[in-house]
Amino acid sequence: MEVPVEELKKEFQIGIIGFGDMGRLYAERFSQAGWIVNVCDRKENFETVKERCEGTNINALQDGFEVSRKSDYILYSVESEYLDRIVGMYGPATKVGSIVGGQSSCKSPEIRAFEKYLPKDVEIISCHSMHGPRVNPQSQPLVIIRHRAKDRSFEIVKEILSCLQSSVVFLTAEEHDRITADTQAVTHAAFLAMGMAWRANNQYPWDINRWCGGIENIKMNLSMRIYSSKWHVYAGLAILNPDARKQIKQYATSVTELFKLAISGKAQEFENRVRNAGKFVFGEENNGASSGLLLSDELLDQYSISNVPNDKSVGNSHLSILAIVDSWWKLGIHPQKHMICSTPLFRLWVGVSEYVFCNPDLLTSCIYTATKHNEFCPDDLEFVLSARSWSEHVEQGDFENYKKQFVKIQDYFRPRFEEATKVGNAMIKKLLENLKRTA
Ligand SMILES: NC(=O)C1=CN([C@@H]2O[C@H](COP(=O)(O)OP(=O)(O)OC[C@H]3O[C@@H](n4cnc5c(N)ncnc54)[C@H](OP(=O)(O)O)[C@@H]3O)[C@@H](O)[C@H]2O)C=CC1
Ligand SMILES: O=C(O)C(=O)Cc1ccc(O)cc1
Repeated sequence: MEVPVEELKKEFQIGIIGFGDMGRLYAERFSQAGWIVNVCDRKENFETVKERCEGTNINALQDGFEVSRKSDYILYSVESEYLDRIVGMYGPATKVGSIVGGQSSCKSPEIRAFEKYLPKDVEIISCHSMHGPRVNPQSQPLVIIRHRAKDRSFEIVKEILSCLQSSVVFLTAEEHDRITADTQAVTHAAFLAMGMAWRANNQYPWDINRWCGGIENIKMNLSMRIYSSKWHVYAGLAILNPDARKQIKQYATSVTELFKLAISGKAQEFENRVRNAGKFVFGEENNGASSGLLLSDELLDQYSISNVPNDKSVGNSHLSILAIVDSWWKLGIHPQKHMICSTPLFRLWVGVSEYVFCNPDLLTSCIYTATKHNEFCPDDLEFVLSARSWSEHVEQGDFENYKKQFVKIQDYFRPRFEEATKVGNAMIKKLLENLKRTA
């Protein structure tokens, strides 16, 4: 770089529009690294933003106009659904010759909005941290999208983002959206459907002894993690990403078709389909590229939010897991190949699927429970309905009903979020440490 970084930090200003969970994470990290940081949220929230910036070097500004006029690298960190409108509002005011990017989870609409509203002299370099605000960015994937930028600007943005200590991946917007549809969107669909099915059966899964221990802990913790977060994050990345609709629909179809085979006495067809899917995803002898998670019951048993004693003798059909592997097979996806651009949730989901499919006794027991046991039918039936319902909202681009459904289930589980978050964080930390050791 022509100007030494320490000199650049004295004059180059970073602007963040949207001082929510991710905007705050970025502002704090950049400011701690010595950059000048200007932030704003909606104008009505100015006093709150100012209070939150007290005691820091972060400059609270009134609105996106002020941030856009002053800053040299402006990042939009707002709800994806409103991004087009918000860029339309502040974009034309962007400082001459500056760089603009966004943190939204789906990049094609973001880039389209930038192209539509930004002056032609403004460069575009976007990014996406592949983790939530409660996760340390260190070593987590960070996608950088150089859409329209000079070499110098690209170097500056890489330098700015380097303080996150994330593992950088360079992609185009299209590549990013294809991969995140395979990874994030369909993973969320599965955990959203689990929560919805538990509520529909009026169950808190941690109170029921056939749902304790091992991978049940992962299912509960991750489902609670999603429901304790903001609905718009999940709605945005599913509804706005056209590839995601296809993936989520395939997941709902896989769940439905497997359930129909299971309840209509077609046990052999069910078994063949599940085993073929497993061979495609994990290899003939389960020797496909491993996710490296090496989950074990002993490890997972430590992270329970249940007080009910663990009764391992009761099987579970794990329809949610059989169906994800089936849908990867139907869509020709090898999830292990997406690890460079994966979220912690996705890595755990692949780890859980691998655990079931690469453990012959467990897989046989799932097949047996699904096809020969009636005990799980009511649970699986609700799971089928739930997977279909989420898929329909996404397919119809229906933010309003997505929100209603999400919030209703969120309210049902709310009393357990505090504990589930603590246990879930510890579990994720441990499992990801495991992943690092084996990678
Ligand atoms: N949370 C996550 O796990 C991740 C989220 N992302 C993406 O990051 C983006 C932000 O998400 P997140 O931080 O979680 O969401 P938040 O809801 O916490 O933050 C968004 C903020 O933008 C504010 N906002 C809305 N309109 C304007 C406006 N006109 N001007 C300025 N600010 C405005 C919102 O205010 P108000 O609430 O008052 O409307 C809110 O404070 C989303 O696109 C999301 O997809 C990316 C990676 C991870
Ligand atoms: O790990 C996950 O999938 C999460 O749920 C957190 C998350 C949400 C949105 C993103 O764009 C990135 C990460």
